[in-house]
Amino acid sequence: MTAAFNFDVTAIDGAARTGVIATPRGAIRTPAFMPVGTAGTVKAMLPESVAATGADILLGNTYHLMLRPGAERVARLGGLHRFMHWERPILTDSGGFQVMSLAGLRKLTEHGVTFKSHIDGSRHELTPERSMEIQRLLGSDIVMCFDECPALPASDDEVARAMRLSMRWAERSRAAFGDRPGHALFGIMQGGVNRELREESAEALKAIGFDGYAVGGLAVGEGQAAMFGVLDYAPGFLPAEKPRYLMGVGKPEDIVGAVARGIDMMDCVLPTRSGRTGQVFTRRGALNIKNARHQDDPRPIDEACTCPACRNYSRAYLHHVFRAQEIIASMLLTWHNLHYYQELMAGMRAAIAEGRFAAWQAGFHALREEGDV
Ligand SMILES: CNc1nc2c(CC[C@H]3O[C@@H](OC)[C@H](OC)[C@@H]3O)c3nc(N)[nH]c(=O)c3cc2[nH]1
Ligand SMILES: [Zn+2]
Repeated sequence: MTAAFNFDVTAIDGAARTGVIATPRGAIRTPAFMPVGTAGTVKAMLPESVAATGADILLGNTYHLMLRPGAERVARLGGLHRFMHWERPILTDSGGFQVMSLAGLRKLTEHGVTFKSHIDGSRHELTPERSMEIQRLLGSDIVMCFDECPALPASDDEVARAMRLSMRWAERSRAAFGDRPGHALFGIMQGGVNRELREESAEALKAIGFDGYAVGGLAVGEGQAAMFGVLDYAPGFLPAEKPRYLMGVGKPEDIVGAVARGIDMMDCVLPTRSGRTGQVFTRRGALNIKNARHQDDPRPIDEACTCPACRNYSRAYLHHVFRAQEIIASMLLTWHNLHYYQELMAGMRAAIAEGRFAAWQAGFHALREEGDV
């Protein structure tokens, strides 16, 4: 395995950039959308199908995998890539976010977090050191620092407390990660919607030094305007030559706005989760296939889409199998949504490379304003 892990920005258009992250398990074309495979599977998709949509990297989760099947068990079985049959890059989140949103009976101290599993009530502890150990056992290529993402609404004092704790945990994450050629450790910027706290967090992370930098603490209910307000300045606080990863985003229009503000990587459960609820994304906006208006519609979801759902099935059929709660509905709608998200990223990468991102962005919004989904 080569020791390479580097980011090459190949073109810049305004604040938007396009490039390639080289890793021993393959290249990641940026701006990149990363499908979420929380428990070792991108729900309703075979790994080969995820690759066919154009995804270069997917996400796993420390919190879920430590609880079930257990990080040591995955390591004994050859690591997460082998376990889930995905040989391309994997990024794993560090668990902090899920503990605060999923686990019961949590106790947070300077040392870390103890909690009860939401699956079987067993007691667990996560610290920066244990999170690094779990992500090493899983074998992920990009490891996230253990952080605390405060729930909103939160006072500036609460946001400052959580950010400063997270910066001390970033230091401990860096120390525990050690020197692992071919593997990357990303720091996570916190600070809510407070510019001074965001700058303090960025300075702290840069002083420690990471292979990439995430903008955390967003997409937690602040709304798009507030998120874009932070993204108008926060990416600029981070090193321009390293990847910038916006966690948990988002709707197509959020993704376009984030790329326009200098973000290189994103992840979100929306395309997979909403596919299972019947919501599908098209160039003209979203529609829900369970709506009766689709019952007799012989057209595909999107005439311009080349995914298996759009090539071979009508809206009427997808409406039928969704209403009948057939498993194929989740498969086809998820595949379409992931394909649409990857087409969106490919369109932006090409537009940035050719210096026409502003025109591409205007076209993206114009089609959605026309509507007629
Ligand atoms: C949705 N909005 C949002 N997600 C966020 C996540 C990932 C959630 C993680 O949960 C799983 O999705 C359910 C994904 O895990 C594969 C994702 O990485 C975050 N993770 C960390 N460590 N720090 C943050 O500040 C943070 C902020 C978020 N905002
Ligand atoms: Zn399609």
